[in-house]
Amino acid sequence: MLDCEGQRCVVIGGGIVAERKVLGLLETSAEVTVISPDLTPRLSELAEKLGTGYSGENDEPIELTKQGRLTWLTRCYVPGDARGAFLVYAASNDRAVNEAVAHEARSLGIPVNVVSHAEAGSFITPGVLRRGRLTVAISTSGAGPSAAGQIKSLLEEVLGAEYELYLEFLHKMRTEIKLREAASEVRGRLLSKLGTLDVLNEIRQGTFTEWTPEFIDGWIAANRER
Ligand SMILES: C[C@@]1(CC(=O)O)c2cc3[nH]c(cc4nc(cc5[nH]c(cc(n2)[C@H]1CCC(=O)O)[C@@](C)(CC(=O)O)[C@@H]5CCC(=O)O)C(CC(=O)O)=C4CCC(=O)O)c(CCC(=O)O)c3CC(=O)O
Ligand SMILES: NC(=O)C1=CN([C@@H]2O[C@H](COP(=O)(O)OP(=O)(O)OC[C@H]3O[C@@H](n4cnc5c(N)ncnc54)[C@H](O)[C@@H]3O)[C@@H](O)[C@H]2O)C=CC1
Repeated sequence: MLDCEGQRCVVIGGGIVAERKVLGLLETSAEVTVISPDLTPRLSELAEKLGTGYSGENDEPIELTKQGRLTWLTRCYVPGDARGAFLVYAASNDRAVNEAVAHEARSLGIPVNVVSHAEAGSFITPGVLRRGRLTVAISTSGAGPSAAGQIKSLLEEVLGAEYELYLEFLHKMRTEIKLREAASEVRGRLLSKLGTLDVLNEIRQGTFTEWTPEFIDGWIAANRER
């Protein structure tokens, strides 16, 4: 679970597989640079919305949204493209190019994903299910990428939209408890009790109402002691 916000992630290739990797990265608010002579229509549209499509030396992307940024360098990979990256994706359809990208990234100590032969890289991309602050990553270790997609669909049914609100509640309460309680023993007790509340079911049944500051005070006072 890497925090990619604002981090420069470099994707070599602009085909359908690169598109999938780029979409996943943009959801993490990463700063994505795609290097490819061409792009899929969707990537092309995103490059227009989230950055600049140009072929010059100027490397300055324009910030347009909070949902990550996308810069397109209209050319083939050249050695040196991995320099300074946080993550690298070798997503071209040319095995030898992907191999060279992987070699460069590895020599710089940068994690690299290779879409054509995963074993040449240092990480693989899992299927990802998000519900607000909840992230579930599903991997089959390369045994069946489409099975990872199917398992994700199964989990989408079990882990409904209610988790988003539930985790917002937990986040808020956890922040409050950490702010108010200096004693680690008390804090630990309160945080454990937080996990035993029936809030998730209340959200599902539509009976949950936001806890007011006064209600939070009362709950903390009632649960501070054993
Ligand atoms: C090893 C890995 C490396 C990596 O890319 O990181 C890899 C490799 C390969 N995938 C191939 C094919 C397909 N991959 C998908 C789909 C996904 N592939 C993803 C990940 C991974 N794919 C990594 C392992 C993850 C794991 O298993 O844990 C997912 C989970 C995440 C994502 O890409 O975002 C995403 C589903 C997301 C979702 O549905 O939510 C589909 C289905 C489709 O396109 O609809 C097909 C066609 C059907 C089929 O072949 O099964 C081929 C064969 C190429 C060839 O034909 O030669 C290779 C190459 C090889 O096997 O070496
Ligand atoms: N990991 C995965 O999930 C999957 C991986 N694959 C593998 O991924 C490869 C790519 O698949 P697609 O995106 O469907 O291919 P594609 O043919 O749609 O796209 C390939 C992209 O790479 C670019 N490219 C080629 N040479 C380049 C270079 N020297 N520098 C920069 N960019 C370059 C092309 O211009 C094109 O944009 C396939 O060859 C296959 O081996 C295929 C399916 C799924």
